[in-house]
Amino acid sequence: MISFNIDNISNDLKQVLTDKINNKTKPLGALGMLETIALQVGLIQNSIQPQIKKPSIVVFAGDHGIAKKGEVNPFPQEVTAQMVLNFVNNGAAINVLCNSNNLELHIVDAGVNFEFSNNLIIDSKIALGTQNYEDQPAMTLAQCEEAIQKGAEIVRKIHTDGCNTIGFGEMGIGNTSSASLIMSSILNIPIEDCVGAGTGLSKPEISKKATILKSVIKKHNVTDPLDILHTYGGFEIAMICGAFLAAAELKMTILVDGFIVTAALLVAQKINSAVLDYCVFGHTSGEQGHQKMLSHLNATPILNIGLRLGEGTGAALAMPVIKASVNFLNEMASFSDANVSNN
Ligand SMILES: O=C(O)c1ccc[n+]([C@@H]2O[C@H](COP(=O)([O-])O)[C@@H](O)[C@H]2O)c1
Ligand SMILES: Cc1cc2nc[nH]c2cc1C
Repeated sequence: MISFNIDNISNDLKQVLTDKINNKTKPLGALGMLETIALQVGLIQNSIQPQIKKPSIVVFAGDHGIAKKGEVNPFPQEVTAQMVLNFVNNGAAINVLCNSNNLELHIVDAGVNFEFSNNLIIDSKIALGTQNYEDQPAMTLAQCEEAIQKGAEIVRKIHTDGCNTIGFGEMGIGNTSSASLIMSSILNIPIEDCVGAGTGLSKPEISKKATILKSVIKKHNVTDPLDILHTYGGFEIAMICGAFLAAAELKMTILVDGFIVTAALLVAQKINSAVLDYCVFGHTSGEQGHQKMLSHLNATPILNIGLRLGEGTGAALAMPVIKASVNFLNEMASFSDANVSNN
């Protein structure tokens, strides 16, 4: 039984925080989104002096049965494992962004089709990739629940080590197909509106992907959130779902990345909608479909700069904006501090 005890954020300090923000030496609202983020983080931490501690990114990697055929994904399945090794060798985009923004990076094997022997990888392997959902559910319900619990455990450990602000990323060849299936089933919108280029399909290839996924939806026709998650799967997506729920339970600020991570959030918010109070959206992905997910969640991401990579890159790039928001709240002079006339 999956259950997380998440409090909605308390609005006790809303007025005090709003007054503090409005009394800074600037025209009302002139720091735009920095102001809304400062308020949100203050409410999350129930503090007028919130702090960002050990900001971290966790990348969950997993393989997808359907990707072995290569019909919905331009890159071969082996790239998932190869990229995981690139992450631990500090060579990927997410490494560069974490290094430039001073973020801790954790790499999790949620279910890659490769046996790693590298102690820099957190071993949470559920299996060597999922089953192909064209034939059977991607994973069993028990595996799905195990993945949710493992994702939650990883976040609890990182929180115990001092982190209060966290972003999730993913790596998994074929996982835009899982995310599209989840999106279509949770939001009850046609699969054609949820399918996109992923890592680089052409227009005709996208149509073929939509046709294949349409028959998958027809075959399973699932509506319960956990059934949707275990049927269309992605061990990394299920783990991220658990990670979201645990991070919200621990009152952490959560940075949401792109299309696949937001699909995991779509499931998490069906399990417990209070998770959304803790989420700041990092960016709008170039993957068609992400914008629709964001609209459904009423979310306005920080960045819209054409990223469509995954790995947590949008979350990592947005982290300095979170830090800047908290810093202005804590460090900027008020009108009275600075003897500046307010109107
Ligand atoms: O985060 C996104 O919005 C995003 C959009 C398109 C592709 N990706 C990444 O690309 C991979 C999945 O693409 P595909 O074409 O194999 O389904 C996976 O490793 C994701 O991290 C990620
Ligand atoms: C090279 C490559 C890097 C990635 N990073 C996230 N998804 C990816 C997919 C590919 C193909």
